[in-house]
Amino acid sequence: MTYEARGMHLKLQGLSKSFGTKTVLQDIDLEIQPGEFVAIVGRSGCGKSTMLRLIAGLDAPTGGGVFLNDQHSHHRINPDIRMMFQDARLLPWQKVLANVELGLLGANSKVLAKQTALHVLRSVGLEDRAQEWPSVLSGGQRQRVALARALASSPKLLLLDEPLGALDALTRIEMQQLLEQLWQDQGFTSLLITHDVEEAVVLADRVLLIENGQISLDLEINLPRPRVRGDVALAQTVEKILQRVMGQPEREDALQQSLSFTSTTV
Ligand SMILES: Nc1ncnc2c1ncn2[C@@H]1O[C@H](COP(=O)(O)OP(=O)(O)OP(=O)(O)O)[C@@H](O)[C@H]1O
Repeated sequence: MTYEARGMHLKLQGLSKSFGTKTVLQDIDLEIQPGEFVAIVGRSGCGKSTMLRLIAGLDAPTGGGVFLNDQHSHHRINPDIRMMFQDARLLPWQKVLANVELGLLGANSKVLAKQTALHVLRSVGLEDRAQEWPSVLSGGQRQRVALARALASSPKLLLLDEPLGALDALTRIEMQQLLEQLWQDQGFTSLLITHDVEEAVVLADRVLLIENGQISLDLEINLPRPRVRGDVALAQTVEKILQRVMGQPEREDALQQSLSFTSTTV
């Protein structure tokens, strides 16, 4: 099969990872289509970051493999994959523009790299901050710069390890909207780890739950976009996933019961 789409096709086949005698991921099979947005939820320590690190080639599995556009990754770093973390990880001694240009290391033309970095900074609404130091930016602005750096090279797969976790609620919603818009414009495949089940349901085409080293739930989210918080169907979906995470049986009167959860975060 050939993949013309902007997004990367991802397949995990029998993927396992143990640290010593501790098995974190066991025999995971998963297929993600080019351009899909998939969210991963699960309790702390269930293996979400481990899974992302294996996909990124930052760590080697103890069993099985990762296939990117049908090619075995052989645990190598792939330039078409970019990753974002909870902290922006900007270089404090480089200005904003130079930080974004880091995402283009190896570009043939410095002039073109600068133009591209400015363009992508514009797409995250920070073109006017290009010549400032990261230290004068807010946490949300720093994450925008990190997003710009990640997207500067037009990746085919974006791995997001709880990138919005440290932001205040309003900034978080703005970043979710920005992420969704850039994903729709650029068509990359997205894999997002989040502890916020509502965030997962608002953004993703599919939500995966990891439990006991395996994918215990793979739920397609068939809600029209843009999704509205407070929408009944959305709240019911959030509730359904929360109950699974909490290990409770699903209830018919899901919406009423959702009031019993004061937070959508696990
Ligand atoms: N390099 C390592 N050496 C030993 N154990 C590790 C290593 N990396 C991760 N682990 C263990 O693997 C398990 C899964 O860790 P991982 O970071 O993938 O969980 P997580 O689901 O991302 O957690 P959180 O939501 O808290 O970030 C944990 O028990 C962790 O201690």
